[in-house]
Amino acid sequence: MATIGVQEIRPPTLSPTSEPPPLFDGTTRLYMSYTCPFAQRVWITRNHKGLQEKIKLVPLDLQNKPAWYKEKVYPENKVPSLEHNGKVIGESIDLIKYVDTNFEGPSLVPNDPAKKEFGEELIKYVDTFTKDVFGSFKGEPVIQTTASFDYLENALGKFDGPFFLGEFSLVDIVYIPFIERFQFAFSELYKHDITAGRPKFAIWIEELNKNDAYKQTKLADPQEFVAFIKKIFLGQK
Ligand SMILES: N[C@@H](CCC(=O)N[C@@H](CS)C(=O)NCC(=O)O)C(=O)O
Repeated sequence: MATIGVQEIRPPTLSPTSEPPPLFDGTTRLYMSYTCPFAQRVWITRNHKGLQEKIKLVPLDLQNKPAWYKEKVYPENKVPSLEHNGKVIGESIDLIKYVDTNFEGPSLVPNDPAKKEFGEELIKYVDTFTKDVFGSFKGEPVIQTTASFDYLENALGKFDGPFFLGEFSLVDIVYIPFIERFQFAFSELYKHDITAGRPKFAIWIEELNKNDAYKQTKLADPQEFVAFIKKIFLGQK
């Protein structure tokens, strides 16, 4: 289905009473959740490469996951996972690269070796970045995350163009689901704009908000993420 400018109809979320899909029938399936930032990475990748017809979304209810997912599909019991060519593989960053390499559509890795190298550096940094931000919620988030957000602002100055490697790439996909959530949470909880004083970061978000592959995947209700932060990190109801 071509989805440019039109919201793709999101298939219903599967719960324990839902029948499992017919595993290994030749269909390529992305097991995911509409609220999981890791799954969102692979979903954006699929959309960017125009694979909406080739990779079917199988959304799961993470609060109430069907038992068959762990038993029959992916023993690690996490999303995302991809069913392709008779096997199921996981890990979001590996999956972005797998989909990029094994399917048609515009490449997500630039040819320039300097960009490739910097891309890997930024990808390595993402877990440190997200841990730093999540960890800050129990303390002084705005102050404690200054260096981490500044790191991204500085990284955006390395190549010409609004994206981390100049042109849109897998690095943008790796970060944006988390930035989407953090931007909203900082604004709601602390009335703080994470792009203030970070002009390149502001443009990066603006550019991504124009990108249809990403727009299709944005959280339907970002307040759910704020509720999660309040419950898990702030001990609030
Ligand atoms: N390192 C994994 C992390 C995936 C992950 O932690 N996914 C979460 C949902 S956002 C999950 O499935 N957790 C298990 C659960 O909720 O039961 C990746 O990058 O794919």
